[in-house]
Amino acid sequence: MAVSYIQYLSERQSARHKRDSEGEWAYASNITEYNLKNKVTIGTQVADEAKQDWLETTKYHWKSFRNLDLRRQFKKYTDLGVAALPTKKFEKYSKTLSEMEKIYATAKLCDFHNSSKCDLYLEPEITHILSTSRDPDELKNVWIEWRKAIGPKVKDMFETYVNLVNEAARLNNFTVGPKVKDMFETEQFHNLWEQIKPLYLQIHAYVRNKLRQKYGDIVSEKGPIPAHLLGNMWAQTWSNIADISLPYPNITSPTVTQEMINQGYTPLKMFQTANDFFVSLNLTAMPGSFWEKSILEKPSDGRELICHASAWDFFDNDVRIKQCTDVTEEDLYTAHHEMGHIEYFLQYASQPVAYREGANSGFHEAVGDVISLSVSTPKHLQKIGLLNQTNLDAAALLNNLYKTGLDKIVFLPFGYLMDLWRWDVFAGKIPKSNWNCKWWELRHDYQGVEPPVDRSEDDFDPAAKYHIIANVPYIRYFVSFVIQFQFHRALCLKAGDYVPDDPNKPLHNCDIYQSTTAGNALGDMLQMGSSKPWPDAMEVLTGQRNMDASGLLEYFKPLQTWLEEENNKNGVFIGWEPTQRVCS
Ligand SMILES: C=C(C[SeH])C(=O)N1CCC[C@H]1C(=O)O
Ligand SMILES: [Zn+2]
Repeated sequence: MAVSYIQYLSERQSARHKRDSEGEWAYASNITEYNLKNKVTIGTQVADEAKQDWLETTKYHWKSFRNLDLRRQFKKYTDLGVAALPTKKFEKYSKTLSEMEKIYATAKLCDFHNSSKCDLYLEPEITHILSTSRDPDELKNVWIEWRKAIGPKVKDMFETYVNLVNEAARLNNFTVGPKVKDMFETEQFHNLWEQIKPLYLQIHAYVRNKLRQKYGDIVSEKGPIPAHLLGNMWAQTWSNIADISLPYPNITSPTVTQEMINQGYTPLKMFQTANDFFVSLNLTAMPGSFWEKSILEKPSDGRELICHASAWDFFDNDVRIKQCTDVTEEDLYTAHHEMGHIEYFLQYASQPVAYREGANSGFHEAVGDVISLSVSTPKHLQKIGLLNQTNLDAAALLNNLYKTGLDKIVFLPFGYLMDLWRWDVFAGKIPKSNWNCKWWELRHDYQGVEPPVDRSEDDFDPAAKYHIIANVPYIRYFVSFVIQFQFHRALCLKAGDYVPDDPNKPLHNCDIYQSTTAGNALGDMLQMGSSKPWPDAMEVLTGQRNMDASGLLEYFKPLQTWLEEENNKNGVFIGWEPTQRVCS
């Protein structure tokens, strides 16, 4: 009875998921009024059908089932999420979210050097300016104008969205909106951050000193770093300013981006390169549908679309990526990141529908990044012809490790504070009247960055980040940036390209390319989907049952030693004093 019911439910859920995904895809890949209405109509119908099924599902006393697997599947279906909202309120939720995404996706800025040219989108134009401009006035202008174009317009909509998400949470018997339902205890995050913070303080101090040398007094000696100078719209990763801060600046070789351009790389070739890596591990190649239906570069037909990179599982072996890919090293790693999602979809495709998801959401974000940890090594880049540097000596390796640290170490406080802010907003601990200044308090306390100009509650700077206006949880990335090093270490041991305490086989120079031993071990974990609690999945690959920072700290140990010596030698102030900026 219950077994046949869950089979029936899985089939209905699978058909609903496919219909809903098609509606979402049509809107995300072409923002028109018709596609918006179509998306909301389908989404509301799907939510109503899910509510109907939920009423039937909750009639089963699944909590008393002896069959643990059956109990686990039933449990997955008892949380309706926002579909728990009454039809009209769900419709309001869907429209509000779609409208915020449209404002974000269609925002355009005027060129700092040509005020009549006002067709600069976030991707690729504004992103390119943030990563390549070294003009602090231009960077400040773009930073301010982007926030002006989004925040004030969506602030009230965001309030509507928060209230509806909280109402849905109560209907699902949660106290407030999206709590992390991935079996994490939030104090785990605090403990992980405390372990990593000393390393972050070192790289933060080093970078501030380098920026001060380049830009002078607009970068204070002991204060937070102005956020517009860090190579990224949200200051979440700083590898775009590696060139002005490398430990050994005299080791010059064309950047990977320049090599890609010189060699005529296209977005398609970038994804073929990623596909080749997965296939080399004996994992599954992208199916025909992927190459037919994905959107791998920004369409040139004038349509407006949501450019933020995403991976989609329509079931029935129909998997797609939508990415407005730029020919850059950063986007090459994003291509691997997104293909990691697709590979996970393919690996757990034979699981029951309830288990066709990551062991936890951090796992899903980690797969592609684990591959990028191999791809980004100098020896791999040389192997695929994107680094023609002959000497891969210790200095070159340290430069590369530093650049990786500007992404991975730097990201962690941002990856943590995003949901610290959001969870407190949902819990009502941060009232709307304090949304923006609390955001900057967290940005100061965790990241040691500050805005380039004073801010106020007339601004709404969190909305400058896609995930806030698109209801995408973020702690998943913090988890991913920790566990990907545990996965990488386990895979490198299996591949034999890392030997603990062997200076010739350090973890940060490991490349698992073509290791079917490593690939099979990774596949074994991915095939589990969420059929077991995530510690079981982690144990299958790493032998560990907990998230811990030991992999990350071991990977960056040579960099931490160098930074401590360098900062000490230069008498650099570690940490940051209170900001002089005002938020009122
Ligand atoms: C690439 C994606 C799509 Se899942 C993404 O949103 N990421 C990847 C790293 C962190 C986060 C971001 O861009 O903020
Ligand atoms: Zn992702």
